[in-house]
Amino acid sequence: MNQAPTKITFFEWLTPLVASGKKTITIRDESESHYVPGTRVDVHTLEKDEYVCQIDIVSVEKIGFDDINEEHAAQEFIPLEELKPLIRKIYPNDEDFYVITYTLVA
Ligand SMILES: CC(=O)Nc1cc[nH]c(=O)n1
Repeated sequence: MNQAPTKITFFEWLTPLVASGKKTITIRDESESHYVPGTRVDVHTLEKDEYVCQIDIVSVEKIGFDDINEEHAAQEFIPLEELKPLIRKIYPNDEDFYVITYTLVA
């Protein structure tokens, strides 16, 4: 049986939003859809693998690119007009995504 992931990486520029609790979701592709609700994961920077904080996974929900909306933008703490181009830049060939909702571990 597969073990639940225990680590997730974010671009370094996003980590202050994660560590402050302002950003409460992350939108990932299928390769990162296997996080398990109810588990705790360590947050590291993608660039240098530096530890940032811990988050508790709340839910993982499939979504289409066209369904990304203002509510997601608010949860990302990123304006929608910046969020959708960012997702498209990271994942130029994907239409299906996974909204990973989490809470910051105090
Ligand atoms: C490495 C990284 O930060 N990846 C992503 C991709 C989408 N959203 C996000 O918050 N972080």
